[in-house]
Amino acid sequence: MDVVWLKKDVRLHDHAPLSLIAAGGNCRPCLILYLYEPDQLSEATVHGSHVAFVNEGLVDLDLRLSGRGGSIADDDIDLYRHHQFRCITVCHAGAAFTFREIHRQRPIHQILCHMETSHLKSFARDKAVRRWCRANNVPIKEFNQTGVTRCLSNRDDFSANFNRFLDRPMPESPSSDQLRQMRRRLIDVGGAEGIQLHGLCRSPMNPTDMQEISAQNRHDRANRQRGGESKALDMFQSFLSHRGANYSSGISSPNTSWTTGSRLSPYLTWGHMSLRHVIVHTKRRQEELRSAKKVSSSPIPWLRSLASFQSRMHWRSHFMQKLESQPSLEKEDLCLAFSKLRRQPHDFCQEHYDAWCQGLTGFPFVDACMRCLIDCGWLNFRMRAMLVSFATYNLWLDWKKISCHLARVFLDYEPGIHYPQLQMQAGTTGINAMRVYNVTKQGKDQDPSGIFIRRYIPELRNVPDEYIHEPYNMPSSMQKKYLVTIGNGDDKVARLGFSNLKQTLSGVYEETDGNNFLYYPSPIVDEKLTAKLAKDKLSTVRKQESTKVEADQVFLKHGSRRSRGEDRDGVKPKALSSAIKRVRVDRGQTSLLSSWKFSPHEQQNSSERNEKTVDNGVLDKKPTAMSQASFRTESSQAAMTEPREWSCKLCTYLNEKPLALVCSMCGSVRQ
Ligand SMILES: Cc1cc2nc3c(=O)[nH]c(=O)nc-3n(C[C@H](O)[C@H](O)[C@H](O)COP(=O)(O)OP(=O)(O)OC[C@H]3O[C@@H](n4cnc5c(N)ncnc54)[C@H](O)[C@@H]3O)c2cc1C
Repeated sequence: MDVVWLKKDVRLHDHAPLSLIAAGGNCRPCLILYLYEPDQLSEATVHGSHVAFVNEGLVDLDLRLSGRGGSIADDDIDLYRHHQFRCITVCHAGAAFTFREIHRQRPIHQILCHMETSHLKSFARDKAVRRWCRANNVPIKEFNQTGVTRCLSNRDDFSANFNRFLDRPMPESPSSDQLRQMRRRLIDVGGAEGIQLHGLCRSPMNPTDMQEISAQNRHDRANRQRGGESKALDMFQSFLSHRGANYSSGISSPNTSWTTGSRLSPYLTWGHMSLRHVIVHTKRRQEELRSAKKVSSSPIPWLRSLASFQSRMHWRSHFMQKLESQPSLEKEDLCLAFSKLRRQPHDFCQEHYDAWCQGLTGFPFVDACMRCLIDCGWLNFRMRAMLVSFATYNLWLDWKKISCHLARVFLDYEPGIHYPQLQMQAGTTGINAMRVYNVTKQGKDQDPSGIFIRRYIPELRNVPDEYIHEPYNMPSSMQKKYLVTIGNGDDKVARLGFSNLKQTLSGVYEETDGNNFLYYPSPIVDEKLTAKLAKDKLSTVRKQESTKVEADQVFLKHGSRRSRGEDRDGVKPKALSSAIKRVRVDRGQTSLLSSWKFSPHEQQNSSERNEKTVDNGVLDKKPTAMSQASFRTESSQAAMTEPREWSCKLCTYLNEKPLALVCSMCGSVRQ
């Protein structure tokens, strides 16, 4: 029997494992398996909204596989809840455990799935499954769906590998005839004659029944996007046909980005849509517009917008590659020189953290952004960056302390983007410019008349425009007139106690005498002062020689190799100038040399070559050809002595036979 193991790839299009099974030349029985894995669900980053979104994807795919596909109405909650799975076998059980159970009852011929770049627990789970497969002689074939390269030894190769991934034809979606044939080969699970599996779910499991998720995180978000491949395709279609025209000009403001942004992120995260599908179809649309441009000049904003959108799609894999190459960055600073910052005994303030998490900091724009996330699970890039900047600079909170809360409120939580972005915004990568947002100015720029603020902070609804960004400046006579109380140092809220704040997100408070009043807190910190203090602390570390040495190594391992235009790390190259200048003046390049492990003779030669490179004014800290060759020889020697898996350069399949000379997936010669 063949098993297709669905993970973050619940869709029919661009799905190599499903296409292979449906094409089914071998006519073996098959099983399409999805698991609610207790060990993965117990991660502190999991939220009920994630599970509910995945469930919608499962229902949609099951309907498609059973030939009854089509868009489901958003409010058809009953269908999502009570759908009976026909084609997908869903179990609430661990992965290795379930494969063992299946194999015991009916031998597995092969497992087909997609590669995953995710948090450390999923990495551990994948290793356990691979170990089980090896021990039981069950081949597991992992297909690439993100363009990320496993075991990438040199960051310079990332782009070429990624382009090769994009150039490969997408697998054909199964035809209705193939699906019909496949349905006949699906094995019976749970029936009198079929195999019996622990934790079998006939219908989607309600997140509120998942004991692994902590009780306060099991609920759903009322206004989140609906999941499923059909919804994803509709969303993408509306972006390419009309919403995307003003993408470039509209994505910075939270008022416009909801419409002009693609809002594909949750679909890409949970695999209801593939990255390659988006890139390929956007390219087609760009070609169409370019042809139209020959007859009229109108498509210019469209072309600019789609070029910018395409580059973000590439950033996605660029960032995910960082986590793939260094899984520890989920837990550790990318540049270890920053590891003592924000981790001194009195750095963490619980009250600040609680106020930030609940949108009660007294900074209206910050609070509106957080409450928007709590309400619908989505926010545009700039506002996410601003929330992190406020937490890590103004409130001096450690990025590790805020990461789980953000992961839970992001419906599109993708570890490969999340951790590198968090660290970049918190200033702990060593290779990115320090970015401290002035949150009041951001509010005035992006939401001048306070539309977004009023939407999410009902207590400020009546406040006039001139005070909407700084309500604490309102004289008390005006507060009375507009029926709102703005906190002062002696806060009523403080008297009510922080636990009460949780129940008062609507802004309505009840006093002991029974009177209701609208209340909004005063700012919990002095914005300018805290920003200055934070910048000073960070600059001190940045200026140290040892930090520069470490930062060089981070750049070599993870930095974008782009030299023109906007950098993929989200900053203009100018912002990287300190790192680049450093490369120019660091004539000895001792830091780099140590990482390339030269012999003394090579070291001397290479220093000479590097000096020449500096004189030639080459910007990037690229290792010389010889150093690379030396490094490669060393790594391949290491690979020979220490058996390990290797990734095919052509198809990216992860080969398990360490000494194999050809790829067992595509048959190409190992490079
Ligand atoms: C602190 C922080 C954490 C973030 N965490 C996540 C996360 O967990 N998951 C996530 O998908 N995005 C994350 N982002 C990136 C970005 O904010 C979202 O991808 C974007 O807001 C999603 O909206 P969209 O689909 O309309 O994006 P669009 O602007 O339409 O972009 C299209 C796609 O490109 C990718 N993309 C866009 N911007 C970036 C970026 N800066 N880096 C990498 N990929 C990008 C996303 O897959 C996105 O769906 C984070 C940003 C920050 C600052």
